[in-house]
Amino acid sequence: MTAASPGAVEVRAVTVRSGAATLVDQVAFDAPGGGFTALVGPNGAGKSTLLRAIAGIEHAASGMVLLDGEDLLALPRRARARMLALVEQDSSTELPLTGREVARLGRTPHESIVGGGDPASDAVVEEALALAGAGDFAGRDVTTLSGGERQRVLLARALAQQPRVLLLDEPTNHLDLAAQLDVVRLVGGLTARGVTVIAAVHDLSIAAAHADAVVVLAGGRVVAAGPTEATLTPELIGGVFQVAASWTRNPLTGRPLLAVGPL
Ligand SMILES: Nc1ncnc2c1ncn2[C@@H]1O[C@H](COP(=O)(O)OP(=O)(O)OP(=O)(O)O)[C@@H](O)[C@H]1O
Repeated sequence: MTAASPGAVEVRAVTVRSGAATLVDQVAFDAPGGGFTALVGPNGAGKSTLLRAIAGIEHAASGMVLLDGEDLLALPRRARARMLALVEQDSSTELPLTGREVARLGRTPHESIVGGGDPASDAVVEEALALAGAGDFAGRDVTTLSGGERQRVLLARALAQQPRVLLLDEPTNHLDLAAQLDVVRLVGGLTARGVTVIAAVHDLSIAAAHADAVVVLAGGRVVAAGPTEATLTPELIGGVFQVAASWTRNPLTGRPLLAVGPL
């Protein structure tokens, strides 16, 4: 799995401005195709803004996002939505739609504008709801769902898009412990099927245990990027997050676990 593997995403010098402020500054990194790249950094580092820029929702003042060499930012929205999906943090859904109807919106980029629904899409939607763990409340009005339940419906909508690249902004936010493990397992299943996942992650233990690569952002800039273990050193974490950090092992899984304390 290299940056040049199928599905690799090359982010090239992406800059996002708001008025006089530069929120994302010349950000560049490679996300391996069929891999999980974790975007980490302190609050306000620019993770959400960068994900929105990669998705083409936030206007990038400059830069490119190449998927197999094609610039996604230069594509029409519908064509881009056939390749890439974003699950935002705390997206509010005020429309009185059922979970299933929201998930079905993920099929829109694939369906003919005049032809109406595609029956094959129904199976895709049901599979997406099941994969996201949203099957139990698919019939409920989404405005009545809890934060975690709504998060799963939005994940189902993104899966129904059948994207080659899935962007997740804090996918374990709102989720209870078992549901967090479900999401991690789901990401593993998606990458095994060749989907390239780029996710903003606050839990560095999750990043260390599961991500193939990490990109560390601070102040809108990349301060480190590369293979997870070599990049997420205690020294780097200490400097970026202003904590004392030490890697240990999760006694239950044997995977890396971050211990933190005050400096
Ligand atoms: N529309 C905007 N106008 C001005 N500043 C903004 C705008 N949107 C975001 N910002 C600022 O840009 C910076 C980056 O915000 P962003 O939400 O991308 O950070 P983040 O790394 O995702 O943070 P968190 O971990 O808290 O979710 C923050 O300082 C934020 O206040």
